[in-house]
Amino acid sequence: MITLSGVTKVYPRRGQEPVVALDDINLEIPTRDIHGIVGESGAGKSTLIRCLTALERPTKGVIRVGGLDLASVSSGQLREARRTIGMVFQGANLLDARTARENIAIPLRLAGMPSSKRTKRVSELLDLVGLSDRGTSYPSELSGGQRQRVGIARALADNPSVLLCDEPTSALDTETTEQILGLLKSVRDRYGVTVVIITHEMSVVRQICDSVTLLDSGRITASGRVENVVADVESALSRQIVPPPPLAPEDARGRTVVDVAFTSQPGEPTGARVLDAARELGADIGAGTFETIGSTQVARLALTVDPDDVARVRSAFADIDVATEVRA
Ligand SMILES: Nc1ncnc2c1ncn2[C@@H]1O[C@H](COP(=O)(O)OP(=O)(O)OP(=O)(O)O)[C@@H](O)[C@H]1O
Repeated sequence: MITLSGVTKVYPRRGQEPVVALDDINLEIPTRDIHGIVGESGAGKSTLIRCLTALERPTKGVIRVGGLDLASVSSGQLREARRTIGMVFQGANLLDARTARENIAIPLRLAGMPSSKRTKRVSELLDLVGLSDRGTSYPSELSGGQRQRVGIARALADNPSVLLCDEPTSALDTETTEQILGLLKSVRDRYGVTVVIITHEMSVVRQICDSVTLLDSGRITASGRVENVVADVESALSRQIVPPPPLAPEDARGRTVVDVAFTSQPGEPTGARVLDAARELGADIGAGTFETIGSTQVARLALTVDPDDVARVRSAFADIDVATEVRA
């Protein structure tokens, strides 16, 4: 379990107002969760991750990782605590002059593991990330996805209980991103590590996160199980995770676009009921998005409606508890 209680981080600035990068953050991330931290640039995501690695000390508040209060431990305990936290960086951050094997061995070397044990452990890790045949390659000889696999192997070398990932897939294409996310998920399933991922990619949240926190100007504006967060279809975070479908202007010519959003559980007839209502009201379905997250199905439809009918359509959907909004 990772717990943050009242965590505030203020950066003083000479001659200027101080920056409040984190403002009274309270958050619990259960063991084995994959937790996404999202937010605009400057929201405080990197500051939060630096505080979790104890590279940065909060101005106020308590951070506990696995029961240990990072602010009050001795420097020896802090070194130990850091060994239980693996870091995965954007673009992997490998040493260019070292092979994949040598990069993965760095934390083991620092931990004083004898050479023969180290060789065995590095082979295990290369196998785990699917790179058994690339141990002697240098980073420049590896693809972006392979470099990130080496980065993940290095982060796992010392058997951490927490994996902190800072934009781990933002330098990768869609297919490679999926492979890396699949690897992180299998690492969590196999070793029970808690994974915290900072990301600006909502697809990462959709694909692998169990829970998510939205930061805005250093404050938490939404947080919870992804399934529950997306079910609140009118919230900003739900819209970011499952956005309304795009609609070409020519498909809406002369009509008003009304966005409709609803959730359903498997076997529920909500979708059919909404489609029937749209047909009866004379609304056309311009586009639709459907996502299943956990056991929640989220649907967003862009309906095109005669401008004179908008109020009637919205009121009819409100009667069956379906959220609508006129697209600007
Ligand atoms: N060392 C520092 N000194 C002064 N201000 C800082 C420092 N580090 C971060 N900040 C400020 O704190 C706020 C949060 O920054 P942070 O880097 O945590 O945001 P972020 O969400 O990670 O942004 P990005 O997505 O762009 O990396 C910003 O206003 C930033 O300018």
